[in-house]
Amino acid sequence: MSSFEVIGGKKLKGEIVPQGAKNEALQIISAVLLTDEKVTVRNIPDIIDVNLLIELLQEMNVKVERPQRDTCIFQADDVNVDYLLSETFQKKSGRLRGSVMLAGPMLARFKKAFIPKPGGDKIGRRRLDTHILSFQKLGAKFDYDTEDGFFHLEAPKLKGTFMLLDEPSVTGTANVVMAAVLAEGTTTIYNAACEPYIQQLCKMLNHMGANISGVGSNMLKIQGVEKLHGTEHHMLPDMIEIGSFIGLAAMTQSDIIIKNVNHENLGIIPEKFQQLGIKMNIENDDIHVPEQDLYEISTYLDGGTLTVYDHPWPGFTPDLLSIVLVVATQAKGSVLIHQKMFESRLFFVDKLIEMGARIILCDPHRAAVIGLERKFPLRGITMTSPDIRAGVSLLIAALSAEGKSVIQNIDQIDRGYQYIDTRLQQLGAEIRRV
Ligand SMILES: CC(=O)N[C@H]1[C@@H](OP(=O)(O)OP(=O)(O)OC[C@H]2O[C@@H](n3ccc(=O)[nH]c3=O)[C@H](O)[C@@H]2O)O[C@H](CO)[C@@H](O)[C@@H]1O
Ligand SMILES: C=C(OP(=O)(O)O)C(=O)O
Repeated sequence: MSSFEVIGGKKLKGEIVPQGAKNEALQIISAVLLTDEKVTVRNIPDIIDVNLLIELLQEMNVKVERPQRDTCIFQADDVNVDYLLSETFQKKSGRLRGSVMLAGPMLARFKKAFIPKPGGDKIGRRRLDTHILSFQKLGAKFDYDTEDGFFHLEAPKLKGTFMLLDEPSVTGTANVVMAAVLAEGTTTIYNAACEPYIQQLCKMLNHMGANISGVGSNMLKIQGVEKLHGTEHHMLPDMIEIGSFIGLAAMTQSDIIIKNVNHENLGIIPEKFQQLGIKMNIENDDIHVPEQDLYEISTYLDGGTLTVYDHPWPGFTPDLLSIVLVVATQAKGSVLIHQKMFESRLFFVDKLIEMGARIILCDPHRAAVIGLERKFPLRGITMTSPDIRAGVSLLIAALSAEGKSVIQNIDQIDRGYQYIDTRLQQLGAEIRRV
């Protein structure tokens, strides 16, 4: 498995264009199964997880043309449903979380679906209850086979109903929406996830002939239709990549312009980085992070220590907490990072501590960071990337550190960041894939 070799301590300069959004792509590409007509998807990121999902569709007999690297034309007019029971599907889909979202469209269009234990980051328990129980409310029957580890779902007919989700699961909401668009009657989903990627999915489905209202809120109303048709869809820039680049710029004292960020869909993300004291200018639709000697973490109005915690949209995404944490290590001031959703996502801090950061891991969910105020640089070390976002956080730490670092297991980073080494080289970074 490849590694990144990084010589840190260099200031970077230049422009960087964010890739299309990974987590939007996984929803949108699953949705192409809902019609037998052609669906053109643009701004697709060239990353392991998305390419694997496209490969799964191809193996299900979906026709895929790729006229450009970031554009695919899908046509699901001859789907092999039984492929989903094969060992290859079980193995491959176990490598990414997004494969779980094939179930909603399969149930809606082909009346059955099989969900093997999905993959994705090993960042804590990742239950599927919201998905399965919501399908059940629409009339699907399920069976969990302890031998093959598959959920087997069947629904001769899906019927709309009211449902209150037990949590606003992102992939869970996407899955139920995709099942409900072809169900009979009206489905109301309350406590739905409402982040921009779900909004994008709903907009695309409406363009295909679906009837979804309440888009952007936590109450979606879906009037089922008989058939969906083809469409064209353009994906948003990846907000997690944008947040990662803001953090990278601040930590390495660089001057970076992040192009075409689609600011109106970033929610609270820029503000959270500003609370760390990071200056940024919004210029047209770009974010310019200027070189800054020191950034100072703000306190609450009463002088209390800042806490940065995750919360479903429009709260702060859990996927950027590792980045906030690493950036705080060189700030002036202190911050408590509280990762509420996942219980195994903060363990990577032991590597940062080894590099010289001052962090107290209070428990699996909370870490207190005491900023070094740039009095001491981090030291380069050899480390392994445990998950996608921790991996990029370690990469940012390595780029700011004195000396050489080696980051192993970089497949974790390649799962979600397109050509990250060459794009960073263009900003002046010393990074090599070995
Ligand atoms: C492919 C994809 O799109 N993956 C994203 C998706 O995963 P995914 O859809 O798997 O995540 P879910 O939204 O289902 O929930 C993530 C975890 O948070 C817990 N939870 C969720 C909501 C809540 O209010 N309280 C709570 O504790 C859940 O129990 C679960 O353990 O959403 C996550 C949460 O934004 C992101 O980290 C993932 O990058
Ligand atoms: C947790 C993430 O991805 P996945 O859900 O695909 O594991 C992520 O994108 O940060």
